[in-house]
This record gives sequence, C-alpha cells and structure tokens, in this order.
Amino acid sequence: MDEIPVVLVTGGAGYIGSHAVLALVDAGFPVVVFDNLSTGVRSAVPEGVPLIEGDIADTDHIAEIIQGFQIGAIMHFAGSIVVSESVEKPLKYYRNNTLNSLGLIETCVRTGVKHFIFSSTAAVYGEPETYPIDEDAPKRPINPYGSSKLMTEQMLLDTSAADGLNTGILRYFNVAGADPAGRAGQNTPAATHLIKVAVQAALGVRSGISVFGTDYDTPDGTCIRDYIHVSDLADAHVLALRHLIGKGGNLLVNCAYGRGFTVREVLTAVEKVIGRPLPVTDAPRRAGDPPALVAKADRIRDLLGWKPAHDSLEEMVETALAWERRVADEAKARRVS
Ligand SMILES: NC(=O)c1ccc[n+]([C@@H]2O[C@H](COP(=O)([O-])OP(=O)(O)OC[C@H]3O[C@@H](n4cnc5c(N)ncnc54)[C@H](O)[C@@H]3O)[C@@H](O)[C@H]2O)c1
Ligand SMILES: O=c1ccn([C@@H]2O[C@H](COP(=O)(O)OP(=O)(O)O[C@H]3O[C@H](CO)[C@@H](O)[C@H](O)[C@H]3O)[C@@H](O)[C@H]2O)c(=O)[nH]1
Repeated sequence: MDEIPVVLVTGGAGYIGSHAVLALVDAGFPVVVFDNLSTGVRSAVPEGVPLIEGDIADTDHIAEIIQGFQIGAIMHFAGSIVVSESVEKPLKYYRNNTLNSLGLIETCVRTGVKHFIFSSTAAVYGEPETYPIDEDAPKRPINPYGSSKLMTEQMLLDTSAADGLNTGILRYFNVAGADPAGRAGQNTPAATHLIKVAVQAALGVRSGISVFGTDYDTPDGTCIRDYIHVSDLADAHVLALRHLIGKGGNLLVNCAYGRGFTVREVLTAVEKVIGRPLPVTDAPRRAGDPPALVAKADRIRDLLGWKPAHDSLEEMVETALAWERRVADEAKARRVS
C-alpha cells in the first residue's frame, strides 16, 4: 500500500466508531477522533489517539483539524441513531445526519480530503418486497432516520462523481457485541439495542425487557434482524479504506452476515448463555420498526475479501455480556469507594 492517510474518525468515542479506531490503530493507521460526546464517552478513545471535542456542525473547526493533522481520509460515524426517536423528532435527524453531513462533505472537498467512508444503514431499504436485500433493492425508508441517511448517501455519490471524492457507503444491519479482547463495548447507558438491553436485563441493570410487537408476519410473530458483530464491522472499515486507497472510486456495500434472527431467538440465545430465563414482557409494536431486515451479503466479501471472524449469535451475546459485566462491576466499585 503506497499511501497511509491520517484518518479523522467522527463519532469515534461512540460504540461502532471506537471499535473502528481500534481496528485502524491495529492496522497501523494514524487516527484522530472528533466527537461532541453527546452519546460517546472519552474513555472509549484509546490512549495515544487524540480526541478533539467538537460538533460536526462547526465546519471551521473541522477544516482546522483537517489542515492541522493533514487528514487524508474521513470515517464518518457521528450521527443520531434511534429509529423510534427519529419518528418523534424528525428534524433532529435531518439536521444531524443530513445537514451536518453536507457541511462535512463540503469541507472535505474544500480541503482536499481524498477518501470518505460513511456509516449508512439497512433502514434505507424500508420494508423490502424481496429477501435477502441486495444493494440495488429499492430504497424506500419508512422512518426519518432512514431517509436522513439515504439523502447523505446521494450527496456522497453526486459529490464523488463531480469532485472525485472516493466514497465508501457502508450499510450496516444490526450491530451487536463488543471487542473480544475487552477493550471496548457499547457505553451509552440509555441504549435501545436489543442485545444490549437483554444483557442488561440479565445482569439486573434493567428490571426486564419488552418484546416490541408479537403479531408480525414472521415465524414467531417478532421482528427479524441480521445481527453483525461490531469487530467484524470494524475490520470491514479498514478493508474499505484500503480498497479506496488502492482503487479509488466508489464502494457501496451491505454489512451483515446474510441471515436473520427473530427477537425471541435472540432472547433465547441470551438465556442460554446466562443459564436462566429473562424477565420478558410482550409489548405493542414500536413505531418505525420494519418486520424483517436480512441482507444479501455477498458484495462485501467479493469486493473487499472480508471474512467475518465473530459471526455467531452466541459470540455476540457473550462479548456484549462480558462488557456489560465489566461496566456494572466498575460502577459498583465506584459506589463502594
Ligand atoms: N448501532 C447500529 O446498529 C447501527 C446500524 C446502522 C448504522 N449505524 C450508524 O453508525 C454510526 C455510529 O453508531 P453507534 O451505534 O456507534 O452510535 P453512538 O451513539 O454510540 O455513536 C455516535 C457518536 O457520534 C457522536 N456524535 C453524534 N452527533 C455528533 C455531532 N453532531 N458532532 C460530533 N459528534 C457527534 C456521539 O457522541 C457518539 O460518540 C451512526 O451514524 C449510526 O447511524 C449504527
Ligand atoms: O428492548 C427491545 C429492543 C428492541 N426490540 C426489537 O428488536 C429489534 C431490533 O431493535 P434494535 O436493536 O433497537 O435495532 P433497530 O431498531 O433494528 O435499529 C438498529 O439497526 C438499524 C439497522 O438495521 C440501524 O440503522 C439503527 O441505527 C440501529 O439502532 C426490533 O424489532 C425491536 O422492536 C425489542 O423487542 N425490545
């Protein structure tokens, strides 16, 4: 590889961004993190990696950092991520995910950044008519979160064509688990993700877990998702960056394993790992939830040579549980001292 750019990771103090930072550092890339710590935490950024606190809306600040650190590539994780909240507060999502991304992309073009990798989502597909969902399936988001991300995808593709910005659009399906070496995990206390909530319920951090919707047209009536381990996803980012450096152009891939689990199957897997039943309550459907999202996940393997190393539901649950135990133990130790 002839070029080793300095990588600016927006949202690098958050869940997926912090795992990508570890993967980049492990792969030998110099990294700078930019984060407003709205949901991310300082402790998620490894020692030796500069963390600059700021908001991506502040494009002058971003330009200063790009020039000061001679940034050659951006991985853009910063954003608002809760589907149901996007239904209640759509403009928050259009501002943070669309408008702020526009400013960031514009700043990259202005300052000559060459490579841009964007955290997109399966939510751009809405309620697909055919499964598994390939990258060319119709994009008809059913919630503002998905729409806010789809608009950013389009801005990137158009900018890539007009200005030569090498662009990687990574559509993540449901991200779960934690770094198997225990260096990072999902830190947001109010996180809404199924596996995170389930392991918190298993540890008594939450009083229980609700199953949102039991009358979907699926084998057991609950929603189906294609869960991907966060460390495999982080590795995909390094491969995507190498691809852009080597080949240029665009890259648009689903990030998933290509197989789905219902909510009940996930909860059964958690119960198996902890060896006892979870306090589960059936509840009404949650706004904005599509019944099933399962990817066709060949393109990422074909184009990037991506080989998942953590693709069992059990490992996702075990690593999430190990991380949650550690967070709970640390909180207990702080209360005692
Ligand atoms: N978690 C998933 O299952 C999932 C699936 C698909 C896509 N994504 C996308 O991946 C990205 C990362 O998600 P995550 O799960 O790590 O969420 P997260 O909330 O843990 O991380 C987001 C990070 O961005 C920061 N941030 C938010 N707005 C900012 C702003 N205006 N300026 C600076 N920093 C800001 C937050 O402080 C946080 O550290 C998001 O763009 C999300 O839409 C996540
Ligand atoms: O306490 C809970 C939490 C979730 N669910 C259900 O579990 C499934 C998965 O939900 P969740 O883990 O919250 O993820 P999603 O709403 O599918 O969204 C995630 O996955 C999307 C991609 O598929 C990303 O775009 C989003 O950012 C990310 O939050 C859904 O059917 C939920 O209704 C429950 O039943 N109970």
